[in-house]
Amino acid sequence: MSDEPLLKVRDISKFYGARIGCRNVSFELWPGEVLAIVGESGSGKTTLLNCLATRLLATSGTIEYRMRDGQMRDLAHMGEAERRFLMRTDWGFVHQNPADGLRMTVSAGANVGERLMAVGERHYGNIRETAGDWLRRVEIGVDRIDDQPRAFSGGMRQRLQIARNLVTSPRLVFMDEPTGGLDVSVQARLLDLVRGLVHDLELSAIIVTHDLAVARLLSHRMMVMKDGQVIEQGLTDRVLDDPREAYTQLLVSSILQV
Ligand SMILES: Nc1ncnc2c1ncn2[C@@H]1O[C@H](COP(=O)(O)OP(=O)(O)OP(=O)(O)O)[C@@H](O)[C@H]1O
Repeated sequence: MSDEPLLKVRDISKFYGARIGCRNVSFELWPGEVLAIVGESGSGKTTLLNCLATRLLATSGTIEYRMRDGQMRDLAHMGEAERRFLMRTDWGFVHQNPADGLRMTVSAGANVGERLMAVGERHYGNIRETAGDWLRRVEIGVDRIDDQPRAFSGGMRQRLQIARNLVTSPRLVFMDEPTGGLDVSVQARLLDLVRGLVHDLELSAIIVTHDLAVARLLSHRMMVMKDGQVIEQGLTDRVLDDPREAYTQLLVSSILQV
């Protein structure tokens, strides 16, 4: 791990009019680290994730990102073109609903290839070969390369969305309930796949989930949110095995009783 954080978040708040989305959130994310954001519905997880990924403009606070050249940059002061380039290349965003992160009416190969073209790859043969490699990697048969994602199952679509995001070797991936809409056996396989890829690629990731089992399996560290604020954070095993806040204790015990 590097001795500089990849992301430095200071006092991020987001208000929707008078309604609080999230409030005074601060943390650092380190290279290779996976952070889970957990909490009940409406606690502010998605709002925070969208602020971090610059999909929403925070009301106050700063988010700094360490670029590949080592410079820390304030994301709010980045130009639109630069920010879009960052989103297409150095970052990934995996949506809960794969249809939000895929182009449903172009082929699986093109969905993956498009991201490669965004980083300057122009050679059709190379693009197709790399797309095929990535389909294999996410356990989609290469014979499906010319099929559109609308002909895929939910699990396959989600794996394709992951391939599309990872093909450019991003350093940071945001995931919003990545296994949310899938049935339990499909979820388990997908989680295994994500865990393997995050480890092999030494990715940093921020994963929003309401499922503590997902946090346990994927994350090194977790933050528990309630009413827009982070009420507890720490190493995942510590928070889950020895929760300090009454609310976290309740969350953990309600899961264990299921
Ligand atoms: N576009 C919006 N306009 C107004 N209020 C919003 C908007 N989006 C979210 N909120 C409010 O912000 C608060 C946090 O919502 P958010 O969606 O971030 O929670 P969450 O923890 O991600 O919930 P869930 O798990 O149900 O997705 C809630 O009170 C919600 O009603």
